[in-house]
Amino acid sequence: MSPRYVVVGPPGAGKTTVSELLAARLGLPFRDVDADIVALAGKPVSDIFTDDGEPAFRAMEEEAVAKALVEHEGVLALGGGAVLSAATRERLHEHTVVFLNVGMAEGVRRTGLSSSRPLLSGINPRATFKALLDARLPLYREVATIEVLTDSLDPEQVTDAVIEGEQA
Ligand SMILES: Nc1ncnc2c1ncn2[C@@H]1O[C@H](COP(=O)(O)OP(=O)(O)OP(=O)(O)O)[C@@H](O)[C@H]1O
Ligand SMILES: O=C(O)C1=C[C@@H](O)[C@@H](O)[C@H](O)C1
Ligand SMILES: [Mg+2]
Repeated sequence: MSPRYVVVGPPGAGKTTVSELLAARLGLPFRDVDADIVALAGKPVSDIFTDDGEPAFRAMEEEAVAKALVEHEGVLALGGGAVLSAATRERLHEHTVVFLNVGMAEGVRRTGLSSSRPLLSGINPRATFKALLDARLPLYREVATIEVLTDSLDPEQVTDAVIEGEQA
């Protein structure tokens, strides 16, 4: 048992949006590991960061990803920082992994001022987003089997590109 697609990428890349579309298009179930963690913790991600700290969130995330990878047969969206875990990257090597990429300007525009993304809620979201992209690009690419740059595509076009990308 294995997900048909695992979707990774930075905040605002469209992992949740595109994974739902991809799942609907293929008639498969959709699952989002951020939602699994929220259900397990009984509180929003932002509260987990505030109450328990990022390391506690990352530990929960590593476990939630491992569980979803063995349980889920549809489209699985991971949290933006899931690839920071070496154990998770190792687990992803056996899977079809879609990297939805987004540049800084568009990523900041899409994530806006939402306080639900604790890592981007500081005083300089542009600089934070840029640092996050620089640190994580090699990690997303290490695990990806398909990469789609989403900046100038709408979610339906990104979904098409994923399906075509795999056939290419
Ligand atoms: N290709 C796209 N073009 C324009 N807007 C998009 C696109 N993809 C997603 N969006 C919008 O950007 C916002 C963020 O999308 P989404 O929540 O799917 O990102 P995410 O990658 O799941 O982020 P996170 O890592 O925070 O969970 C949403 O408002 C969504 O409607
Ligand atoms: O990019 C990140 O590190 C995060 C992205 C979100 O999906 C959540 O998992 C959380 O806000 C952390
Ligand atoms: Mg999401």
